Amino acid sequence: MIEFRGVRKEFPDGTVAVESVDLIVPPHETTVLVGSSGSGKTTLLRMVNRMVDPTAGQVRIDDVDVSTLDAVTLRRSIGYVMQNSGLLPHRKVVDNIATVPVLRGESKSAARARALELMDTVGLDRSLADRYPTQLSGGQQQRVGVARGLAVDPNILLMDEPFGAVDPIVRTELQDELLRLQRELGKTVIFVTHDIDEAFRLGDRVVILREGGRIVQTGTPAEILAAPADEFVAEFIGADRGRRELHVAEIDGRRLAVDGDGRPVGVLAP
Ligand SMILES: Nc1ncnc2c1ncn2[C@@H]1O[C@H](COP(=O)(O)OP(=O)(O)OP(=O)(O)O)[C@@H](O)[C@H]1O
Repeated sequence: MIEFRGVRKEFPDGTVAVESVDLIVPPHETTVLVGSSGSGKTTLLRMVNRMVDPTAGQVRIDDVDVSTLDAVTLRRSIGYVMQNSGLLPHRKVVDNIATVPVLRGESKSAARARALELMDTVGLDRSLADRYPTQLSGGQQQRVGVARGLAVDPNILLMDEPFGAVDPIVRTELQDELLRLQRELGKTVIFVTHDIDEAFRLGDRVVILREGGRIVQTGTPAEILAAPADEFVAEFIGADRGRRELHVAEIDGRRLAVDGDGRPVGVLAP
């Protein structure tokens, strides 16, 4: 379990990215932090592995205050996947995946063998192992990023808009892959996005943030959809525009579900 207790972050230039956050992130689930740009999502995420230290309050992992842990050791024990994959351009795919295990003292051959297994895990063909990141598609690069995040077999995986830079079809594929992986691995995942549809698709729990890291609602997607906490949430999730309201339309004897704009979203089972 990860716990944010009265966490605040004020940067040296006076910007208050996070005013005061209390949040419990349950283990073995995906918790999605969603909010518009500048709502403090990345700052909160980076406090877990001490890439950012809070100005006040505590982040606790399994009841240990992370500020009492060595920052480098902590960082290398937690998976981190970022937008644009963050791969090292001059290293082959297999070596990118093996980077942190080697830094932690694993032999190069063992780390490479495990990296190849991880390529299978994230759905990458092993024939890509000796390529350089620029020789891969955007979606493949993101898969390498996920494999690298999993390379130290972390209990915690932090994902910062990992699928933000790929086209919608690849994005859906990567989301499907993450859902499959998570069913198998059951990591404690914190996933940051500004896309509410992605949040509802991936999150066991969704945390909706406003500026200053203000939490406006936490719940399962169903709870949030059924009862948006306020007008901001209703607008954010599209409930106010009727986007989330589905109606039944009958066409050629089939019953279709259509959204607020009249667009078909599915067929009702007979
Ligand atoms: N190093 C820094 N120094 C000063 N201000 C910062 C720093 N890092 C972030 N901020 C500010 O803190 C606020 C929160 O930033 P953060 O990156 O956490 O938001 P975010 O919700 O992840 O946004 P985005 O979706 O755009 O990445 C913003 O106003 C940002 O400009």
